[in-house]
Amino acid sequence: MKIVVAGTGYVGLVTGACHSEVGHYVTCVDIDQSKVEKMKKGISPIYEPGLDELLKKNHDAGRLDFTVDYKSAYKDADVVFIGVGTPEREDGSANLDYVFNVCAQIAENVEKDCLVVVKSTVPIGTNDKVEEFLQENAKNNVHIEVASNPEFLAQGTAVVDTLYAKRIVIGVESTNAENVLREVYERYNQPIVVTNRRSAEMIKYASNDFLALKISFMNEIANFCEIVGADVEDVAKGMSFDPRIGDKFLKAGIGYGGSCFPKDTKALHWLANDNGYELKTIKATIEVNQNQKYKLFRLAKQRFETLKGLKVAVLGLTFKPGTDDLREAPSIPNVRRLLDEGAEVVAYDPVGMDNFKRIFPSEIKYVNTPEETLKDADLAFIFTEWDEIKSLDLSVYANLMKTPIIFDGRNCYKITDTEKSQVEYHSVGRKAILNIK
Ligand SMILES: NC(=O)C1=CN([C@@H]2O[C@H](COP(=O)(O)OP(=O)(O)OC[C@H]3O[C@@H](n4cnc5c(N)ncnc54)[C@H](O)[C@@H]3O)[C@@H](O)[C@H]2O)C=CC1
Ligand SMILES: O=C(O)[C@H]1O[C@H](OP(=O)(O)OP(=O)(O)OC[C@H]2O[C@@H](n3ccc(=O)[nH]c3=O)[C@H](O)[C@@H]2O)[C@H](O)[C@@H](O)[C@@H]1O
Repeated sequence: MKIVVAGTGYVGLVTGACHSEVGHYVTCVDIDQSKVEKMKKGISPIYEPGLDELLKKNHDAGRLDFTVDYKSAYKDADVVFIGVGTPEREDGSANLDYVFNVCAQIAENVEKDCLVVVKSTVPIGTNDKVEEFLQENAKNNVHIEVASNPEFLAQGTAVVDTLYAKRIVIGVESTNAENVLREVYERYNQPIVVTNRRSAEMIKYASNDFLALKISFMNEIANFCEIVGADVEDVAKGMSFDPRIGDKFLKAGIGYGGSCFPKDTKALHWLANDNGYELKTIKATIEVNQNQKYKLFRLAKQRFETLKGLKVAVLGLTFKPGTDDLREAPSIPNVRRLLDEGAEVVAYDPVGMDNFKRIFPSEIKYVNTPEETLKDADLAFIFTEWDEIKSLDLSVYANLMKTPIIFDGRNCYKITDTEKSQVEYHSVGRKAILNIK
């Protein structure tokens, strides 16, 4: 079976690498020549633990190849996975241009019957349109079927999430499509949920939006905890023992970011509206997240009469630890607002600084350690809970900062530890600690 994967981002590349790891022959196609050159050398263009090793091992074994030559790749493919981006349009709807560009390339070049599998997150009904498009536009006399196979990996754990996935969702309209995908996934030994294409598309959005809802719910509870004197970390712990609630995604903070929750909540909300229905819970999820993002910035503005001329240490830039991805990272709009206020920003992130430099090349100063960031700072923001940051002793803030005032957007420190420290500490859903020397 010849498998081709279109798009070598977080989803496409990890999918291709893992399919080859379980023994399939895979060709990964991208339009970005520089990415392809890198991958051919066994270097991953994205930061994802374990990926470099998989690329090198399977490329050397002749099971995994990379190319920009989509014509040859699609010509004799048995299965083509589409893993290109489906970013947000200005109105919140999903932009399907990249998906249909790939479809046009497949239709133009495919010379034998094949199964096209949509892995990208796409609005309900898209797979039907993709199949219609391919059948209408196929240049050669071939039979092309389409299946939905949404992806559930999270960045930073993408390889493990794929090799040991909790479930594989397959949305099909024919036994042949089901059989082909069962053959692809046979070697993974994971539970397979088979449904129709529209339900599979909905499973993806419903899963992401439910997780986003859980976070926004906890953030609202956190905000209310502050008002009534409860502690959200204890509240989450107390809730988590109930298996109906579970112990995941109860972490309050400055809101969810990343390339998916923000866009997938908006896309489903948009789609519902377009169908004459309002998803009220999703609307609230989006609104809460939007507000939560600036929560600590607003507090800092209140705390200091002005932020103008103050030295602000920023610890953590990526949307979460374990990734170099900055898409929808709360650090970006917060840094922008700090700069608008005239603050002097010094930032540190273990892997995200190169990408951040593309957005703020010279407006802020970048340093190589958390300690350098904190030196002589008037206040500090924590935007990402990297281990390097969480493990910094509170005495480091107290000793290095001009005034050790911390705004922790990820609740990195235990309140009991901050109580014993010499810092002023503001976090989310917990009491403020005012122990400054
Ligand atoms: N990033 C994530 O953790 C997850 C993403 N998804 C979904 O998967 C899809 C892909 O997301 P990412 O991997 O993050 O995207 P990405 O933006 O990291 O990568 C997309 C890749 O597709 C390439 N590309 C664009 N047009 C192409 C074409 N015609 N032929 C070949 N390659 C082409 C781009 O050069 C780029 O390398 C999206 O729909 C996303 O919602 C789903 C689950 C997890
Ligand atoms: O469709 C997608 O792209 C993926 O989106 C998320 O994965 P990801 O965006 O990589 O990261 P998460 O670990 O889910 O975190 C997303 C955001 O939520 C925040 N978060 C997460 C958990 C929590 O308890 N609280 C919280 O604020 C994180 O800080 C981060 O900003 C989902 O977890 C994946 O299952 C899904 O496949």
